[in-house]
Amino acid sequence: MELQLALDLVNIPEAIKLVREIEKSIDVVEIGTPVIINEGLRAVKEMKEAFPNLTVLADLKIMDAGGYEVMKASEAGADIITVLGATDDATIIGAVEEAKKHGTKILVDMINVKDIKKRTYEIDALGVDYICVHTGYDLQAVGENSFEQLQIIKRIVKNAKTAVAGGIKLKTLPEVIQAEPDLVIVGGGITGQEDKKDVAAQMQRLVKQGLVSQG
Ligand SMILES: O=C([C@H](O)CO)[C@H](O)[C@H](O)COP(=O)(O)O
Repeated sequence: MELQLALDLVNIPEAIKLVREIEKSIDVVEIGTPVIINEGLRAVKEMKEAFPNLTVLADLKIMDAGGYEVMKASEAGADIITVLGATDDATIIGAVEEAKKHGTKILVDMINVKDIKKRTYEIDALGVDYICVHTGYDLQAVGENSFEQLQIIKRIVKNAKTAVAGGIKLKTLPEVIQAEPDLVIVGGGITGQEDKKDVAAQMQRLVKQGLVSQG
């Protein structure tokens, strides 16, 4: 099980400064969608240059032009790129084919997918690397989370790894870990805390303990 830090509400220097502080406690750093909207793929490039040994995820949330956008993000240095599960299979297939050429990975974000079971079966057959259940900011604001959805996709996937994102905090992390995802994605649960370094270290410890208890 791995821990991904999602950086959404920062600029590039702030992002690099924070990662420098907590690098040892994270496995993957995500350049969030708002950062890419503000700063472009330059944010991915500068993060990868600053931390060549860290896995960098570009949260492009691709909805169309899968091959082209994966090519651009891969060239910028991304190791993992996100595509939306709500899009058509052709976009996901294009993204997977392009990612293979660059040795990069595809994480499919199931945000706002209505029939999670059916779509998980379909997407798991397309050769993607991760399927991620995700409650976005707007539904977090009305009290939703993806913990039940995580259990559903865990029962279905045979090929992809599983991931979970959306409002995960230190307090709710043990419940998430119990469902045994491969990747736990945390943004505000770290970046919004007073002592980010300590919270990230505690989260990493729990994630790795979860891994040990899985055997
Ligand atoms: O993907 C995200 C969101 O849609 C904004 O781009 C976040 O990175 C993801 O939700 C994780 O952040 P938190 O919900 O703050 O943990």
